[in-house]
Amino acid sequence: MTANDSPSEDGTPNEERDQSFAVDVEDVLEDGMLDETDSGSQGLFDDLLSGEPIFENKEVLRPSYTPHELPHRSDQINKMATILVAALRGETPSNILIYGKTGTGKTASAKFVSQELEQTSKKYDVPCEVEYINCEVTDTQYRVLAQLANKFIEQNEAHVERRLSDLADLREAVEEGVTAAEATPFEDIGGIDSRVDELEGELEDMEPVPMTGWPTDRVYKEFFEAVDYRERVVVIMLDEIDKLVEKSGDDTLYNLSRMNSELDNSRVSIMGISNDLKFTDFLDPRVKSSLGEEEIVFPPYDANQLRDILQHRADIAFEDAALTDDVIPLCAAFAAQEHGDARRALDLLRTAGELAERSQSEHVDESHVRKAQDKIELDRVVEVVRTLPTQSKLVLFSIILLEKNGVHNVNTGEVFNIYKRLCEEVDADVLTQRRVTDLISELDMLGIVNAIVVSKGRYGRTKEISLSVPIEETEAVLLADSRLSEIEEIQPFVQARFDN
Ligand SMILES: Nc1ncnc2c1ncn2[C@@H]1O[C@H](COP(=O)(O)OP(=O)(O)OP(=O)(O)O)[C@@H](O)[C@H]1O
Repeated sequence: MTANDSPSEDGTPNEERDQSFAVDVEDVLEDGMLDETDSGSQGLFDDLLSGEPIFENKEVLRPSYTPHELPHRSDQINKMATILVAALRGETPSNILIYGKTGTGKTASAKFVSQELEQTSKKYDVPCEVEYINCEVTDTQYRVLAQLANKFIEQNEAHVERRLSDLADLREAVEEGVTAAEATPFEDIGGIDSRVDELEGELEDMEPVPMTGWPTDRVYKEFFEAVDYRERVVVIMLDEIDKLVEKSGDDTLYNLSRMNSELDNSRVSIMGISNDLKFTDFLDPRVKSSLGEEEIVFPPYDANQLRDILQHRADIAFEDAALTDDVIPLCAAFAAQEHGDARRALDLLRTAGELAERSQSEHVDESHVRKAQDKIELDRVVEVVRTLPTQSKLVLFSIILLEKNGVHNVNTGEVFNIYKRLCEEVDADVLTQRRVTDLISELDMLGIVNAIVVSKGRYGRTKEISLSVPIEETEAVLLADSRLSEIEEIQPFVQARFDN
């Protein structure tokens, strides 16, 4: 018997009981109807619901939300619009490269401009489309071309289906004598029928490209034909374009940037977005000059600008008076210290709100923001440590063991000795001391340890290594790795070395 089948305690038929859940929860709470005896619940959620709500609409603080207003980005947005307006005149817009550090609003601004462009093109009935590709996810030439080909094939199919339905209407009108054949582009009904046959044949040929398996040339050909199927201007937005170049070189960009000379009906323009200012150094000079016809830079936000951005969102996201006055300035100040990242600022504000909600506080205050800052930092560390390769985890664990045993500012030799022992215990290959030194430098770059080179006079130079992350949490993350979990049992042996 499932929970749904079971009879209710007060004998109410299940259907009626289900409907009682459809009642607005707040009304129910106010009327005191949902007490323990009525509902049979033990009040697990009642306490949580009874406090004043903090959020009115939390979704607007999530990264997936596209804001309608983007304060402090009007210069960049206007510049993009000035370039892309060519598409609405049926001309080819210059290619655009957008640069800026993470969280500076590049994607949000580009998406905003694309939406406006597509809407205006519909309004004036000018064929213009924007296709967005995130190259962090779609990172090979094959996948980029296949994804684009399939989008255009889908659009072409929809276009042909609309045409077929129009032709069916026209045929009917001519047949019934409502419209004279001379008033149509066709001589007679036979002309309409042969056009229908032609279009149906084309529709049949429109097959999606598989996501693997074809030679790249064939995928390119399908993509090319799908774009050129009808007259239009296409803007291809390649977000995180540097990831594509890093992973699979500049062939895709080379092919896309030379397409226009071969297209008959359509025109293609590329909009590349990158966090990495230097990625064009790796491009073929022809691709570099074609892609960077126009460049737009998104500078980091300062604390005042972040404050405005947060205020705009907070007005929609939070209940009135849920935030104390210092919350937004503090979130803005923390995020400004971290290279002016709006995503970080919004994360902080949302997390602070969630912490306040969890502690059933009526307001979000400064203490919640500080706790949120610690939590986000810890989450980052946990994620970085969790995804380290096993060898780096072993090196890090060695440093933790040394610190836990009161050995601070350890040197590479000490780390290496413990590391060797751990490798034996977990049956891992032992790397050379030189490789271990490299792994320590990587951990330093990730901000997990701090390694400074100190001179020991005539004994040469060595590294003094200390942990930059909280020891307990980091250890717990390492031990959660199944390969390292055995280490827990051997800790006493390692400890014994220090006790002697
Ligand atoms: N001027 C702004 N006004 C309102 N929200 C903004 C503004 N700039 C950025 N944001 C918000 O900050 C977050 C990050 O922005 P976005 O994704 O556009 O950054 P990005 O520069 O593309 O970063 P990345 O390079 O990491 O992808 C998004 O939630 C976005 O809505």
